[in-house]
Amino acid sequence: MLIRLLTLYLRPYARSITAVLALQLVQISATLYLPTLNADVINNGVLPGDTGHVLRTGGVMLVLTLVQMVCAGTAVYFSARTAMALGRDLRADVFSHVQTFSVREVGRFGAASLITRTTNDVSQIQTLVVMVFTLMVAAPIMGVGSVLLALRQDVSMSLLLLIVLPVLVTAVTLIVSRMGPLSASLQQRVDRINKVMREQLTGLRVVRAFVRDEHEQSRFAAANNDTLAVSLRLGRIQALMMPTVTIVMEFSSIAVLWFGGHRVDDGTLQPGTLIAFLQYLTQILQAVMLAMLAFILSPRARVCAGRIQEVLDTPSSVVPPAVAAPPGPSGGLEIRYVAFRYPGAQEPVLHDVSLTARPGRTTAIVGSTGSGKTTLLQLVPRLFDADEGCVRVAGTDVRDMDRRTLAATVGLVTQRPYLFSGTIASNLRYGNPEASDEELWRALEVAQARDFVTSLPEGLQAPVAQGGSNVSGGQRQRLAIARVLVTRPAICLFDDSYSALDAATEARLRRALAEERADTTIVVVAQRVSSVRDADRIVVLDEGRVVGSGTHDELMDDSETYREIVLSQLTEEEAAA
Ligand SMILES: Nc1ncnc2c1ncn2[C@@H]1O[C@H](COP(=O)(O)OP(=O)(O)OP(=O)(O)O)[C@@H](O)[C@H]1O
Repeated sequence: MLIRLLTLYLRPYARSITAVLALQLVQISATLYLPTLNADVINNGVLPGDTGHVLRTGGVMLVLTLVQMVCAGTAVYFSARTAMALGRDLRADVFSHVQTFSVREVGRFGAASLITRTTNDVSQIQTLVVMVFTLMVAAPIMGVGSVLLALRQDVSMSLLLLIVLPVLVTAVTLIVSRMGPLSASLQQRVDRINKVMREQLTGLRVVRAFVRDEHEQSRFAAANNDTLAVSLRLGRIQALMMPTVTIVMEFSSIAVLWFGGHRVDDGTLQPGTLIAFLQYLTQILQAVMLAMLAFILSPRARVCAGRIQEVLDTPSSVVPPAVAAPPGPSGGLEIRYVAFRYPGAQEPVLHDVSLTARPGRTTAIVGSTGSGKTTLLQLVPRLFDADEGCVRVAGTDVRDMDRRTLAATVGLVTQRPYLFSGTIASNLRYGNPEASDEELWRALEVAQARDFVTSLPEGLQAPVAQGGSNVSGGQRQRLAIARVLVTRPAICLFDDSYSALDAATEARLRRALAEERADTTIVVVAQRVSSVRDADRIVVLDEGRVVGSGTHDELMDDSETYREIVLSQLTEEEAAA
């Protein structure tokens, strides 16, 4: 998974990568050649007392060291740039793919996990990329080169490598193989911390109102400590790496000095050759160590790549049509035999639901809590797709409509409207950036929000905090209604959108809406009977089924469920009035 992701995302940076590889090659060649020159200085300069040879070769060594430094620095610069660019591309792709998700996919991953995957997981891969460029490429070349050059210095002493290398590789493999599962578990713990944090910040007012600060703190501490425990377990295994390599390195050096020392004594090995051999041995073990550093990071990056790829490979359950059909001339809404079940739920929440809402008419949907009203409305702009049956907008199945056309035709004011950080104007123009100030004021007037906005010193430019947290619930609802009206949709869906308005404001709003949007299809979900009794048609939902349909008077006669709802809010006289 990691390789697949890296191959795909590094392709555009082939030039930078080639530069990094070339620079690494020069740097490593210099590193590899230096011990040979060192042996030469000792054997042919220092021992015979040839100062000229020492100065000449020493000069070459100095130049090589400078080249090595410049190349290493430049390679790190290019590696870091490439890794940053890769991170940006990955984040952009994950973000734009998540944008295509329906509520179903977002629910499957969870918002917190999607945020971790777009940020923390991408950073892990970036870090690995820098490591791969600076260490993983250099390490094998340096390792193999050092082995060859060590062999060239002295074959019999090189036999020692036959013992040292297998020991080292086995130890490293054992350690790294235990890190994989722990890394996966660590990323899940990071997800959990984000989830708890997000939930607590969103529900801050509830936490304060119920004085549950301590409970929330302990919930966060549990998630935090859990992450710490996994990090420590991972850290303990990682910590084994360095001592293992150091012990092997020290024992090998002692062995080289022991055997080499005897051979220098015998006169079968020159002191310079022994020092060069020791340097190559150190370089070989350093190469293994460098590769290991990358290995330490790779299990976590592998897990992160898997998590990112999982998001990228998940198709949206709301598929755009191959060829979009144009909306028909009629602006109405038809829902036919629709059934829907939430993912993972045992039972469907909608069964065989049909209704028709005509242009210029108001259709109301009523029903007890949890009867499926919101779910039904969400099928119209395709926040979900129905499992059975179809939803037609202006005569065309919504699944055959282009996303933009559908969005321009259907305006949904959600039950809990969300405002973005910015200004009132930027929020109102969210669906129609071209709208003039005049159009904004008109929409505000219909939504009964004109007075409130006028009273603000900055008017349309008044700031709105994230989520609309600096306006009241009723003001937020009215701004959300105005935002939909600015797009002038043929079908307006109001999901319990009047709940925070007082009865007089609601009546004014409904009147203004009827006048302003005389040819619009209006569908209203409401809990208050007063909000629906004047509707042209009222559809009664009960446990996801249509159990009645008609005007208020017809339903009072025909529908037991409707009568129960009405009489729970009004007296017999009020209901009949
Ligand atoms: N995302 C979801 N995943 C699983 N089940 C859900 C989800 N959203 C809603 N439900 C369930 O579907 C049923 C219908 O919910 P829905 O929100 O459509 O009801 P409603 O009639 O709009 O209720 P209310 O009047 O309280 O807003 C409920 O039983 C609810 O628990």
